Amino acid sequence: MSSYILAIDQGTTSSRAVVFDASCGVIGLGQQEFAQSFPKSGWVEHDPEDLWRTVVEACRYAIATSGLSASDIAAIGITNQRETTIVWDRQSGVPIHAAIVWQDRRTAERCRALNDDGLEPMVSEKTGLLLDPYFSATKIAWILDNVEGARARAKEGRLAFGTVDTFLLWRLTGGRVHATDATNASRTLLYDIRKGSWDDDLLRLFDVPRSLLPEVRDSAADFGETDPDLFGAPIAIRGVAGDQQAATVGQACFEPGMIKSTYGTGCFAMVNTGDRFVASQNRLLTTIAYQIDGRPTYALEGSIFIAGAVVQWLRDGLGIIDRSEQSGTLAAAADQDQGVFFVPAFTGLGAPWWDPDARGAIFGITRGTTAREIARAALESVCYQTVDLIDAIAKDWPSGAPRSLRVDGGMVASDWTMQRLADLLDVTVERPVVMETTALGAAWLAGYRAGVWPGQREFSERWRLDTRFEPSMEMTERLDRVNRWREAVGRTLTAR
Ligand SMILES: Nc1ncnc2c1ncn2[C@@H]1O[C@H](COP(=O)(O)OP(=O)(O)O)[C@@H](O)[C@H]1O
Ligand SMILES: O=P(O)(O)OC[C@H](O)CO
Repeated sequence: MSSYILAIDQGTTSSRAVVFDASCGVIGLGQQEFAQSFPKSGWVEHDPEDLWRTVVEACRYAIATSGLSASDIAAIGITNQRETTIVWDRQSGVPIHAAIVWQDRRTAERCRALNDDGLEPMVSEKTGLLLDPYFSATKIAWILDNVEGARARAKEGRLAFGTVDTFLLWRLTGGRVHATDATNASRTLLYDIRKGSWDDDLLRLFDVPRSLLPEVRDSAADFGETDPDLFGAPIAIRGVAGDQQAATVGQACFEPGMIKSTYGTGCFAMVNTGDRFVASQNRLLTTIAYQIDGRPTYALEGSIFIAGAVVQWLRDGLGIIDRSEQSGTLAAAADQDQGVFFVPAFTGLGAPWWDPDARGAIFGITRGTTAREIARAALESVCYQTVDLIDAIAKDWPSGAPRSLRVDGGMVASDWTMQRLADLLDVTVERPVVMETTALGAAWLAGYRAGVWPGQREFSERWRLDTRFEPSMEMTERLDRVNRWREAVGRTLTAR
């Protein structure tokens, strides 16, 4: 049997498909961006048909550029933007509403009401999450309550819910498989991550009928095979994981205490906590990192909503750069002495603040402030937000602050940002050779399940360093800057 694996990485801004060979080398790559829709303040939607179309096109392109045909590929691994919610008609496979994206805040009021009723401790105890519009449950209920006739159709069992992995699985298998994996289930607010099952109390609380839900499988498991018409031959799907979890696997963070941080649209830091459910005292999330052979491995996660998205805003909103990579050049030319601080709370603030109503602000602008200082403050905001996450992780996790941080995601291409990150964190930042870490993690899950890729230890030994960024900022300067960042955040938070 061949050992080529096709990984599908359906992200927030683009769909990618990567063909890996047995030594984890990339031999084929396809990528397609798609439209983002912001219908109201704090709302973010995708067209599910765009997600589907771009995935299929990216896969076809990746297979073609690899020089292989579908029958040469041993298995597919799927990884996806998490929490994003799609509800579709089981008969036609057609979504009844746009995908409500993880960043979307339209259910903030509902979450606040549940919070005011004192329900967060119960919800956190079961799910490891918080009552925030980020997660899927209130998004599902919103669709059922706002699409005419949807509740009745749901009651009759005619509708299906899925996060993006589930929707893609449904489409790829021609409607034969309605399933997800434990990592994606763990982001819905409906799944008890200690018991490993959908929870009736939570289903009642969020008013979501059980008939909508997919079956939950391991992350390395059999998920059916693709419709032969799609790629010319059926391909078995053997791995599924949320993208942050897949990056944790792709960075080979298999040991408790190992930590990675991914910089895509948002930034997500995850520390492996082994078989322990560690309840955060610092408003981090407890989640499933991966589930193999029926055994969940847990993680603590810090989630921030805006990382690379701030660079997109410099490009598409302000128009001060044409391409993302110009942000680092601008920042490097900025006046170091201007104390400009940018809190990019475009869709509220995530960990550790969890303020869905906060909106972005830039502080310290003077007549001398130019696009350079704004770009610098934008890139630095991603570093400061990581400082807040790592501080919270260090308080929750017994071994304290990490000495090094493995990074990945589109934004880590920026050397300027990575050096600044090392400086402001006072931690060594390690960027791997394989930057397609998320896809690699999904590929490993599928390849391992298919029996054509090695086990965890051998896979870990293949991790290779590209660049190490060593911290070089004086402690007094670092603490002063972090304090000023926190003042800026304090002025952005809404009083509740
Ligand atoms: N050289 C760069 N400097 C700064 N940001 C970058 C650079 N290259 C890409 N990015 C940012 O990385 C993000 C894309 O990363 P990716 O991991 O593909 O995200 P996602 O999975 O969320 O779609 C974009 O928001 C983009 O602005
Ligand atoms: O698509 P990304 O890489 O921005 O990741 C999105 C996260 O999965 C949201 O939880």
